Amino acid sequence: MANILVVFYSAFGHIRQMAQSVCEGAKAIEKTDVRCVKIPEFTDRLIPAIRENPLMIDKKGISATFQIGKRKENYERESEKQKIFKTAEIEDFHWADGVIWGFPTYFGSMPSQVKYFLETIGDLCVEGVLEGKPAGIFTSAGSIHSGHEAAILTSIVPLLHFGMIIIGLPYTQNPEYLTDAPIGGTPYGPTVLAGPDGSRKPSDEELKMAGRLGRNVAYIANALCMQRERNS
Ligand SMILES: Cc1cc2nc3c(=O)[nH]c(=O)nc-3n(C[C@H](O)[C@H](O)[C@H](O)COP(=O)(O)O)c2cc1C
Repeated sequence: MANILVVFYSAFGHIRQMAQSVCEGAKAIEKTDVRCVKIPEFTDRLIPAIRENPLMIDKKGISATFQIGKRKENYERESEKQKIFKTAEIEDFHWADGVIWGFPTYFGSMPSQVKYFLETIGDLCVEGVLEGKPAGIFTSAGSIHSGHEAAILTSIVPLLHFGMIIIGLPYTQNPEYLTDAPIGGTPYGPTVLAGPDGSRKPSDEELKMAGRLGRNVAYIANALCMQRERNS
């Protein structure tokens, strides 16, 4: 019996939707218990300040392209939806036999909310709580060519500091990403294209690949748990 923790940060909901598919994939493996928790927002700091900055909302150009004003409403609506999720706590990581991390791509890497969160749980690294446990990563990005693969690859580094075993998304199981169609998906982990203005919804293919990451991490976590029981 393995416990799988899906821990996510999502400002506009793409990653939350992917997280739900990851959970379903993990639950498909017999004897798997799944918990889905969120990484907390910076409530009173930089990010909300930028979203609410009237200069950005009123400007043409970049603000018009990225629809900053509309995004603020979407952000608030999404925060309401996420009230049903428990905030991640240290105990969740002790409970977990495998952890799947989801967050959007910000400047080709993980959002500062996620990096800050990892720093706050740094004791787990020193204590080896996550050592030998499988991990997967999924992300979202505004467009195809602006960093989703880099976000996953750079995020592998801190997870290796925690001693986690990284699980990717193999070619043979994921024919969907071998395509010239504008969809997410990489050998390093599932991704979803949000669109430059964030209006694109996760496609069936993207959700399917997210489910497979959940299933694979749960499968490996169960195998490791069984082996540990045999050896004990
Ligand atoms: C501060 C910031 C930086 C971003 N950097 C990138 C980026 O480097 N590449 C990209 O494709 N999208 C970038 N985006 C767009 C986000 O990736 C997009 O909003 C996100 O994938 C949507 O996921 P969510 O709905 O789960 O929040 C950025 C957005 C913000 C707010």
